[in-house]
Amino acid sequence: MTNAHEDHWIAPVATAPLDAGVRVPGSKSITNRAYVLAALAGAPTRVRVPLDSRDTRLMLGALTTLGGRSEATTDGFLVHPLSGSRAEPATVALGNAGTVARFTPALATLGQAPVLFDGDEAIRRRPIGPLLTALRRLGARIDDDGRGAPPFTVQGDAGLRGGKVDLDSSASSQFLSALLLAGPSFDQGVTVRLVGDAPPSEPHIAMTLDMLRRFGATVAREGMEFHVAPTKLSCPEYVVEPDLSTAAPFLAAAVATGGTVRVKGWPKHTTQPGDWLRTLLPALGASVEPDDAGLTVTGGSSIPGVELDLHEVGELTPVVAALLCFADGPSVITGVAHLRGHETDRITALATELSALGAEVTETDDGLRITPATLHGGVFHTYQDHRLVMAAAVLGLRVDGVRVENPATVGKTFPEFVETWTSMLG
Ligand SMILES: O=C(O)C1=C[C@@H](OP(=O)(O)O)[C@@H](O)[C@H](O)C1
Ligand SMILES: C=C(OP(=O)(O)O)C(=O)O
Repeated sequence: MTNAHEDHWIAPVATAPLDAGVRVPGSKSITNRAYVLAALAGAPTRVRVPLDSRDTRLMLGALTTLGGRSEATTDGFLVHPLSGSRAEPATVALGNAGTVARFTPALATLGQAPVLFDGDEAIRRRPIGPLLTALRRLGARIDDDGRGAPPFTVQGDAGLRGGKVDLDSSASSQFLSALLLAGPSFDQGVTVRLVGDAPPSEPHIAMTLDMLRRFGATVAREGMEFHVAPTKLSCPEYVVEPDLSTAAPFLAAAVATGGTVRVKGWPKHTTQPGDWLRTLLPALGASVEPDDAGLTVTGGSSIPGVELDLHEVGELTPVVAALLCFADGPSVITGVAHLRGHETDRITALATELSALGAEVTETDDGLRITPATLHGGVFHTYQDHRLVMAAAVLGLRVDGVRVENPATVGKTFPEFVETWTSMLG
């Protein structure tokens, strides 16, 4: 195991219906928003039980590069505000983290020197053009090669004037979230009018607005227009919820095996897209019971084929697609064309890998058609995509010999995934 890319993990088969409780780590989306908002606040924020993974380390690293500072505490980090006096040219490492690539460029305008943004080969294919255009209209000076993807350089200007801007956020909701999260630090705040097709991932937009409010910002939404007033943010303590999208493969395991899985600490109220599993899983024959301890899912005797528009919850697609390979009949997933610009082109990757193991899966422009068939073992390529490791694990529950390539790539959001999965299976 000297080279993680040559490494394979044989996903374990469930020999009986599961009966397990699991705890998943903190939400990536909440953790990285909390860090950004803390960096823009007027006083330090104690971020409690955050996710500790590649993407969140990249975010803390980016904020340090941009003039911030964080100290480990017993259960997280104390995140200090950015100092506006950063004067040396610097490079922000993006890895393949969409949240770091989209949320931090606006913060680079607060310093006095240029910042280069670059990362993995994969992030150089992920869209960011409409966000860079909007930031330029709000006063930023940004140099790029015109491809609308990293690398690019933001010139330090000691802040942005802000104001009104049109934005096409149809390729990623993160463009809109980026402008709203940074909005309180702009001289005039920001008013964003969405143009073009509706953005995906509506729950992540709601998460952005909710967290801005918790940090004391004044935000308003009227249809497709959003306003954030200039404010000095403040939130002495922020407790991060468990990641409900990371919980998805564990709940899918209950459904796939006709067993029971309890996810501890499921929040009663949340903006996370993973909460939609409480609606989806009953449609797949499962029973879902929330209680004070969390959420319990028990799979039914069979899984019906379904038609699903996953536009609002696109990041759940890999795990849901894997689960639907065990359905009684064909399924169709629509509304997720934007997944072609995720960690990898997830539509093509899922069609290729699920088909390679025997399912009949075809791509459409904006989704997948899945016709279940008898599956067999083989290599499941993961394209440096954490959620493909999770999808492969779900398949492996009922298929002998699923060899998951590069399982360590799951460390983007859950470094202990393989251990937690294995112990769930007893
Ligand atoms: O804002 C966020 O934290 C996220 C928004 C979504 O991005 P897209 O809107 O690009 O799908 C989601 O898929 C991603 O995992 C996290
Ligand atoms: C799309 C995802 O990640 P990112 O934050 O890199 O966009 C994801 O986690 O499914």
